[in-house]
Amino acid sequence: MPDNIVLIGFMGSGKTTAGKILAASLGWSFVDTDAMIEEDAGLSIKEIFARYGEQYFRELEQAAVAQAAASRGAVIATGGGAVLSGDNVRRLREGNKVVWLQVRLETALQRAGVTGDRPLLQERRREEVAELFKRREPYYTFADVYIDTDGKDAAAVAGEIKEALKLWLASLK
Ligand SMILES: Nc1ncnc2c1ncn2[C@@H]1O[C@H](COP(=O)(O)OP(=O)(O)OP(=O)(O)O)[C@@H](O)[C@H]1O
Ligand SMILES: O=C(O)C1=C[C@@H](O)[C@@H](O)[C@H](O)C1
Ligand SMILES: [Mg+2]
Repeated sequence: MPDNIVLIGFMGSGKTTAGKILAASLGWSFVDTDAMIEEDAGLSIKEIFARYGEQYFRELEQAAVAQAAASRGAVIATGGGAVLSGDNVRRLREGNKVVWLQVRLETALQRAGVTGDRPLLQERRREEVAELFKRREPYYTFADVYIDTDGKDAAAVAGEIKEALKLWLASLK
């Protein structure tokens, strides 16, 4: 059994930030599919989208998810769109606990919109981003646990995840 904690959710929901804190507090390793892709390609996500397009990025993401899902006892932060692929969802669910970090669109944009390193949020009208946010929502609902992150800092979110998975974590020992 892989026994990983997999974090899913929209850009800016805090998967990377809360995931690192959670992994440190459990003494587990931390894996981030976006970081794996950047490392393997030697390019930033922004550069991959600009040079090769989203479809190529999704292929790299599929390989990164397969590699991450082969971990054991890790916290896995996924990219916001990793759940669009049925193959990815199957791999991420298998033997793991999946946690959806929920966020309101306004909060997500405040957190993630300004840095310029998320191509799907850049040079897009507000209505288009709102449409993407709405379109994405159903893809996250397969999670085992839902955590609302609005108004909570990343450490509080990590604490809530641990609390929600308390019995499952105890069963691993
Ligand atoms: N709970 C939180 N409260 C306030 N700010 C947060 C919180 N979680 C993350 N942030 C901040 O929001 C920004 C985006 O967070 P993060 O990169 O963790 O999101 P993500 O879900 O991993 O996004 P992506 O899907 O693009 O990888 C960062 O600057 C981070 O410091
Ligand atoms: O939601 C998305 O489709 C994305 C989220 C980010 O984590 C990156 O994986 C990339 O910017 C695409
Ligand atoms: Mg991230």
